[in-house]
Amino acid sequence: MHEVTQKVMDHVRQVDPGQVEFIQAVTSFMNSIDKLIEDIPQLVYHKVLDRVVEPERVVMFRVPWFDDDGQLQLNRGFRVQMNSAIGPYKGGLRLHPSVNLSILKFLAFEQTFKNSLTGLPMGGGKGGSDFNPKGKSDGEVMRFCQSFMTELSRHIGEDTDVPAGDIGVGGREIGYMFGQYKRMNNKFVGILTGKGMSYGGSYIRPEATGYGLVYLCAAMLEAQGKTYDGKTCLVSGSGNVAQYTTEKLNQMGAKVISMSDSSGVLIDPSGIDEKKLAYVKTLKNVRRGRIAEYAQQYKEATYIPHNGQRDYNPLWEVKADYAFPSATQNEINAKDARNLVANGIQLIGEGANMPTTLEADDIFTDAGVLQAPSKAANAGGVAVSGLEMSQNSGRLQWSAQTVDQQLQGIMKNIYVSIDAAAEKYSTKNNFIDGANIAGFLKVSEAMIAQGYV
Ligand SMILES: NC(=O)C1=CN([C@@H]2O[C@H](COP(=O)(O)OP(=O)(O)OC[C@H]3O[C@@H](n4cnc5c(N)ncnc54)[C@H](OP(=O)(O)O)[C@@H]3O)[C@@H](O)[C@H]2O)C=CC1
Ligand SMILES: O=C(O)CCC(=O)C(=O)O
Repeated sequence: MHEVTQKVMDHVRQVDPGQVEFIQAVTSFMNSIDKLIEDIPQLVYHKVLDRVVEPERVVMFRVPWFDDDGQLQLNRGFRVQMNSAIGPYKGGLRLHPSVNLSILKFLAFEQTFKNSLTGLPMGGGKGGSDFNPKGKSDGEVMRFCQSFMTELSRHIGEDTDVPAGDIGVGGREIGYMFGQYKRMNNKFVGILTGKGMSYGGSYIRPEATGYGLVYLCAAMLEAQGKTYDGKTCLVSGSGNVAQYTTEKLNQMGAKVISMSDSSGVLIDPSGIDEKKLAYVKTLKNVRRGRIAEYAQQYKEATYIPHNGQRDYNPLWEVKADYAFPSATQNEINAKDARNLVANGIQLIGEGANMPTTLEADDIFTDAGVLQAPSKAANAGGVAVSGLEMSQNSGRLQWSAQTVDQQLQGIMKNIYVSIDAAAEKYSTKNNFIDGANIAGFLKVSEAMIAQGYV
């Protein structure tokens, strides 16, 4: 590592030694940015790297709410406003018991460069709470969301910070939060994206992350003379990203043979077709059930519960052509990566944020597996959020076809820019370097132009 990046890494490790996910994200980023240091001396002179790893602002707050038994419950809320060099902070809200500052800082850091890659004027942010929506009634979720927004509303705004969904935050939660903001401020403005179509949402936002992932990887495969046609794919997760990744893969002629949730893994060798996917959408989005139920409904499928004993995920042991991890961070470790490589995997398309460990990345790189890193591959969601902001500002609603066409154009452009940056500064097809460098160049230029803020 270059001494400049090493020094920044040492500092990050020293000031926040327990923030393992944040340190992991910064390590991966610095490994790429290393290749720029000699070419762009202003980065050192203006201490851009020292500044870019420090959030502009972190808000942490108490979230009191009443459960259905009338008992007072307390959670911790956060918003990490990482970087506003190229636009208002933008990034999702995560509701999951694992949420902490390390996870949100890693997500906000990644978001900064992802948003830059979209070509739209959006800075990076992320927030959420350790609230667990699983098993809660609609009333409990509403009371939590109202209390969360009561504090968050002081820190956001249509030109300041525009949150959206992430794990545990879908249409229901966005609706409750939007309603509370409107009631408190007496303003109907685009302070959240991922809104319902009846109150300022954008067509294709629910589909955008999954569809965008499939579009980006299509461009990557095309450059290798490959397509999706007849290919077998692994998808993990069964939430928003997994569902629409599966939908688009089916439409493009691939066969998806897996999904999962936090309780276990589902393998359906006959393929999760349109009808079975409709079942999954109802199961997960309406009934809020477990993926295990799929194997009771469709006998050709096998369900493998997570038992807490294994140091690998059985999903990644299944032979397939392409894999789309779409559940959560670090869901592919070194052992999983070796299993995938041994079975001849050709492409890893990252729907989830940072789904691979640093060791897994090295294994894929050494094996010559195409890896579409999350900050490029899953940028379709935030890209359409950016389009939702534009529609809100203009008091417009574009057709689904118009938004989908724009999404396709944005994902194609992202591929072109990460491919060019990889070739110019690193190695052909090293898209991790390509995405880090292409995303960072615009942010660093804006940071330098705006002085020391
Ligand atoms: N929604 C979006 O637009 C975007 C999302 N992403 C990323 O995509 C990933 C999935 O998000 P999204 O689909 O929106 O979230 P959802 O809440 O809709 O779905 C998450 C899925 O992942 C599973 N999951 C969550 N945590 C774990 C865990 N610790 N171990 C195993 N499985 C887990 C969930 O299982 P269960 O049902 O049991 O909870 C569920 O199936 C995340 O990494 C998110 O940051 C990235 C860009 C945009
Ligand atoms: O749509 C958005 O603003 C955020 C999406 C998101 O959280 C992400 O890209 O990880």
